[in-house]
Amino acid sequence: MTFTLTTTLPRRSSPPYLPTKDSYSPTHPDCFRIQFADEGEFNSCLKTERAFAAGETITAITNTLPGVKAYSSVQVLPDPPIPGSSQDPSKCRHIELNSDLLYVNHSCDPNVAFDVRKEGNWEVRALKDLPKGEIMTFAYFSTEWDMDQPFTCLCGSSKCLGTIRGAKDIPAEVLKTYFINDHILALKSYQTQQTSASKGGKAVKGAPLEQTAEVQVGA
Ligand SMILES: C[S@@+](CC[C@H](N)C(=O)[O-])C[C@H]1O[C@@H](n2cnc3c(N)ncnc32)[C@H](O)[C@@H]1O
Repeated sequence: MTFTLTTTLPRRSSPPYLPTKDSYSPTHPDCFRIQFADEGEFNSCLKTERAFAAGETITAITNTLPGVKAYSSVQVLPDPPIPGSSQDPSKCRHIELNSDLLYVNHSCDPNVAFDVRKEGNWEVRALKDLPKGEIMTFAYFSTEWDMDQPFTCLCGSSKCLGTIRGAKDIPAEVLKTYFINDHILALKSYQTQQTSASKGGKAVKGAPLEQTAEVQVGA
């Protein structure tokens, strides 16, 4: 699949890894490389350097850095924390990829998964057979609950969800059709519980997450 991004949103802060075309040395030369856009911020992408079979691990996600929520970060734990959960509140909830993986764009019909379910075992996996030279995409809402920088999706897929703000705005039935990480499933389940409790007039222990907004599916 190919598509051209024409977004011109301002970068709010620079991630720790931000190569330029002139000073580029691929971080995973046998697996993928950045295709720098000739013009326009955010128009670059990551392309496979060889074929991968569906289900194959493309790379382990290593060498990451602790981060804060940003256009460049990947969420690895619930944020906000789920009230009453036993998770260590001091743990980092967002990471910086600190590699060429930063350039994997979003698609509503993704061909790779960012699997961050098991700390120490994070990986990028092919969801489809990928030929050499394919643009890699993942569903940003598979890791992000409430994105720092929402954008109008230009993936061009018939499944396109329009503006991507994070999983908080996407109905559970839609999320079910994707690979979604456990921290997002946990947040969605908590949100659903809160929403149905408030509709039924029952008080539920814990601070409410934001309400589910409707999205137009297949628009
Ligand atoms: C981590 S960057 C990905 C690399 C980015 N394309 C670049 O050139 O720096 C994430 C940003 O890329 C853009 N982006 C990624 N996927 C997109 C899509 N499907 N439609 C529109 N913009 C997208 C958005 O601006 C998003 O905030």
